[in-house]
Amino acid sequence: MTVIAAHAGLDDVYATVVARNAGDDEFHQAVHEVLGCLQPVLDRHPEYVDAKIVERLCEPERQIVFRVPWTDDRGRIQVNRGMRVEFSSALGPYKGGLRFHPSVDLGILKFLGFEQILKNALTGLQIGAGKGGSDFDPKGRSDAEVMRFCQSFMTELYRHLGPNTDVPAGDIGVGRREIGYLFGQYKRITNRYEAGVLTGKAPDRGGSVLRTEATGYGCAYFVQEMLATRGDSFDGRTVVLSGSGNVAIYAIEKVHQLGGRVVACSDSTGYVVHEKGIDVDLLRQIKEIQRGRLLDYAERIGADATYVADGRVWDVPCHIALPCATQNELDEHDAISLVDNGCVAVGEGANMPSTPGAIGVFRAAGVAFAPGKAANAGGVAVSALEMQQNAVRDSWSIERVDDKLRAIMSDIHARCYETSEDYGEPGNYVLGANAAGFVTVADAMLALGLV
Ligand SMILES: NC(=O)c1ccc[n+]([C@@H]2O[C@H](COP(=O)([O-])OP(=O)(O)OC[C@H]3O[C@@H](n4cnc5c(N)ncnc54)[C@H](O)[C@@H]3O)[C@@H](O)[C@H]2O)c1
Repeated sequence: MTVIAAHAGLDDVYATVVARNAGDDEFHQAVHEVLGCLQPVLDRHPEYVDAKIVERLCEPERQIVFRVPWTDDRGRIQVNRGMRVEFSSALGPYKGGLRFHPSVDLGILKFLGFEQILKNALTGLQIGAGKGGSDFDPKGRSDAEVMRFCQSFMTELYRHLGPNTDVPAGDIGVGRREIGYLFGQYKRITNRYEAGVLTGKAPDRGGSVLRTEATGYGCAYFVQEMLATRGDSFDGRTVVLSGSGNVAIYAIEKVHQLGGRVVACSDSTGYVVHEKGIDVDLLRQIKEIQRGRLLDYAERIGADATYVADGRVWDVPCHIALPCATQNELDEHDAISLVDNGCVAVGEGANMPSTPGAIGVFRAAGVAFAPGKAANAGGVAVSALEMQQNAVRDSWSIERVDDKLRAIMSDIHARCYETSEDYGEPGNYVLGANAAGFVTVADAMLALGLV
């Protein structure tokens, strides 16, 4: 049987993705990276080629686009666009966050949903993949406006959700407050208290302890494992990270617990350097409670902290870098600056924060590099643990969830490392994560037949 010849070839699959999704640059980038790792996997598994697994994986199962009308505090009508890309349900209900940010469009959500397929597969838990959100900008909006927006958003989206169908969580611009409003409206419309329909809820209202911390903590755990393969650790090391949101704050907290010192972090307006180590309690208060800026942090610290407007946080010398803000925020130039300043390890807390050029620089310089789909999987993993707790109406202790999170991150690290070895490139975590995640989903798709 001429299985390989019958296959269009990965280049042709990629060309189809580009043609079908014109202008969706981030989606093209994410697909390109994954397909770039798959040839040796397909060589070993001609059955995947025959079943057109790659072609099927690159096309979302369903895409939902809807109007979100709402009224602002001055009584004016506003109209946003809501979206949900239900990418793959081969391993379980669609699972992935909601992002509220002006840059959100279908292309961004396809990239995030596609990454989510392999990430969720790596956790070893029964979760499919999706991603959603809106071009709504929560910045500067009152609580009441955010609530009205969330209620209108859910009034349309609820019909596509369910604890066994599609279970969103938070992402940029969507935290516990938004999840609370979204869940309240779902409950009201459906007349069902289905806690498992959303994750990231407050622990006293059906949420899991440590869900808020999970992505940042998990990223630090993964990097700790990666450093250990090189006889290194966080202990006494200088760390620089980007962002100062959910992922960044808890990555800082865990790095400090593991003996490292985070000396700089950023937001969309600039970065702050605090050589004694970022004061995570103050940062949390400014960002989570006051919803303020990093400039406020620098002003509160005084002479020990320096605020740099519009600069590149990657110019600050460090041993370990953790990009935790957004996609393509660390480019080739930044990577060169990091390497020149002695950086030896990079762990992606955000999704696809490093450009392909930057990853090339890291690989050439022998920097240990942990891609986001492996290093930031702790968030979705604890979301799946939240679903488990909701299913049996139970709440686990911090110790129990933390033990499970550590074990999951350690397993993901081991799977990525062993897979990279298996394919002859030990320590290439990009290859390891893509190949290991892909095989898990591909086997499930084969077992389920052509659906
Ligand atoms: N929240 C989760 O559980 C989770 C899980 C996995 C991955 N992620 C990814 O982590 C990243 C951050 O998500 P989050 O939940 O922390 O969001 P968040 O909204 O809490 O924080 C985002 C942070 O990034 C900063 N930022 C945005 N654009 C920036 C830019 N261009 N330069 C510098 N800083 C910038 C913002 O000021 C903010 O501090 C995203 O890529 C997200 O997809 C989040």
